Amino acid sequence: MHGSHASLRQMLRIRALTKSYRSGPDRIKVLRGIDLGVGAGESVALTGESGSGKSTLLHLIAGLDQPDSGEVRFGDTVISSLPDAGRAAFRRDRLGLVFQQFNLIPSLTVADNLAFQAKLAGRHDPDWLRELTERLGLAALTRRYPEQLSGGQQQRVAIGRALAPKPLLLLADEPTGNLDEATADEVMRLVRDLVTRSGCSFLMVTHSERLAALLDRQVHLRAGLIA
Ligand SMILES: Nc1ncnc2c1ncn2[C@@H]1O[C@H](COP(=O)(O)OP(=O)(O)OP(=O)(O)O)[C@@H](O)[C@H]1O
Repeated sequence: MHGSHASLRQMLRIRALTKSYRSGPDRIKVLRGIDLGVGAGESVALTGESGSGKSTLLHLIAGLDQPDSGEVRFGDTVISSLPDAGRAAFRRDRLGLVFQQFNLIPSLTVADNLAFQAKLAGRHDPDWLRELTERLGLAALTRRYPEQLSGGQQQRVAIGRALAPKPLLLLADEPTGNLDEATADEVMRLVRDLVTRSGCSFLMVTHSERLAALLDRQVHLRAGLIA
């Protein structure tokens, strides 16, 4: 390994991505031509002021929405030009998503929430799930339901669920935004270690310079471009 980012295989490649939203008679151009690559196994923090388009970019990468122009490519798959069903299938099978709201399934136990995504993706690996459960400190809580967990515990379940299928890329939008500073730091370190362990790439939106500094690289969104 040479260590430089240029030498990493580009797992995600974004080219000339634009997106605008209608606002009454006007259109607001949120993304004006984003170019960004993320290497295999690389972890990147995406920062930028409120309203700069971080969530918009994350949604386009996850295929939750489509750009006006430009492309989002994972290897040979151009997710931005797939139809809705194709984007949903790619997201389900190859991406891990963690949002500020934990989005756990209230009627399922911790164990079933953890396994849910991997089973849907046809990528359930009991050994990896056991390791995740232990490393996330959830082994004693597997029979509980989400409402019987603290915020930090719920967030750890959401992270485990997203990593259980061994995604190509873990995408996180302010994953620790609802947690106090000490808990946020602890959860972030755990995520970083688990991402390293699973070998996936990691892209995280955050407002926190402190958390951003924990990742390999920081990119900043300003005026619709990566500064
Ligand atoms: N569905 C939508 N329709 C219209 N405008 C939208 C829509 N989604 C986002 N916007 C606008 O696009 C801009 C970028 O929003 P986005 O949520 O991507 O920013 P952000 O950087 O993630 O902000 P924050 O840090 O506050 O979460 C904002 O001006 C927002 O009002």
